[in-house]
Amino acid sequence: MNKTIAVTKGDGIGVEIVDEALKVLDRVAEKFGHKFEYKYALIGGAAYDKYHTPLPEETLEICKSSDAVFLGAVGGDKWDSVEPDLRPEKGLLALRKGLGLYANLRPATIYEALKSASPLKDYIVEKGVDILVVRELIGGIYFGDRKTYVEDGVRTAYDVEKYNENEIKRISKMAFDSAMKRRKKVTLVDKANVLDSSKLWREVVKEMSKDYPEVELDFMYVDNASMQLIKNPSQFDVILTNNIFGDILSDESSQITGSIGMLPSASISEIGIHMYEPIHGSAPDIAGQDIANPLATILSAAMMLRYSFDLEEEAVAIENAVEKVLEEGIRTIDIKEPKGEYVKCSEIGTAVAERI
Ligand SMILES: NC(=O)C1=CN([C@@H]2O[C@H](COP(=O)(O)OP(=O)(O)OC[C@H]3O[C@@H](n4cnc5c(N)ncnc54)[C@H](O)[C@@H]3O)[C@@H](O)[C@H]2O)C=CC1
Ligand SMILES: CC(C)CC(=O)C(=O)O
Ligand SMILES: [Mg+2]
Repeated sequence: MNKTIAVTKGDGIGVEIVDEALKVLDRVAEKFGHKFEYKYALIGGAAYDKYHTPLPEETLEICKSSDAVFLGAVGGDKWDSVEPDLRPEKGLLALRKGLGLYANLRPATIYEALKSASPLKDYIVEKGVDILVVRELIGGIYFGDRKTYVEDGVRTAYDVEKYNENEIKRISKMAFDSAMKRRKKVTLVDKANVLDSSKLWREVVKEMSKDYPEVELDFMYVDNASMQLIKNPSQFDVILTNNIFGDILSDESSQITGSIGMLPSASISEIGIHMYEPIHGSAPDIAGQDIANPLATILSAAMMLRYSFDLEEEAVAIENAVEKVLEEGIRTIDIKEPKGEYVKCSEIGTAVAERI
């Protein structure tokens, strides 16, 4: 199979972790007889430094003319004082919008070999953690009207959370369809005791649930959900939620599994060009040291093979190789035993590639 992949490494550890995922993809191509052509494009701070914009037109074009997009992460302290609309993160938001990436699927599963890396007590972890966060990605407060201004001599700012029923239906369908292939439970996480937008989510999701009689639907306020995730994570199957709550709760879920460096994601596009990226950011605090955990990014490559190219056997080969590496006790610093050894980002990437 011949496929073109737009590769946007971004900033910070983005560069290091994407290189490891490409190493693994190259091995898959060699072993299974595929050809993956990488088209590199700048995004985020790296693009701002060169073109004074975090999403150059050329990058969007390269992404739109590829079969899938593979992204590292954007951002960093270096660009903190850049004007708001040119910040690296705006490049990522614009790319998500530009590709119509409405659904961000963030699976959080705990590996047997990593149970001791979870900060939760053994009796909680023993019950298992297998959650799919289905996060709406191109609406809500990250894209709503916003303004910073002076009102009556007082500095003031607002950001608007706005959704229409079609946006809610589209992401809910993804959640229900996903649940049908899993344990058939959807938990809508919202703040319907306060927000009108959440009330609309509840109404629309309830209506949608009539088409899925086999799926159990329940509702949880986001403050409670953030507590329940720690207290009893095994109660969750699919968490359906808006852009901002999904962003926050998926970082929280990642920690249950041992590290944010373990969680991949797929962003599903309305125009068919899906994007894959780890759920974490550019980690400026550890960038350039070859110590980041590339497994979330490598697992995102597996999601790309599954969702974009329908290469199930190849996706499983990557997932099995990651599991094998963990079972053999090969660890990056974020998931190592307290007094255990650890390897570099590039070493664990090679170890995964060698086990395919
Ligand atoms: N998708 C994206 O491109 C995202 C970008 N960001 C941006 O990244 C920058 C840093 O943001 P933070 O809030 O610090 O979040 P972050 O996710 O980059 O880092 C949070 C903490 O997790 C650690 N960490 C993250 N990924 C890791 C990995 N693969 N291996 C080991 N440790 C890892 C970091 O060292 C840090 O201590 C900001 O500019 C932010 O806007 C944040 C989240 C997502
Ligand atoms: C950097 C933001 C644009 C989003 C974010 O934190 C995320 O998608 O995880
Ligand atoms: Mg985030």
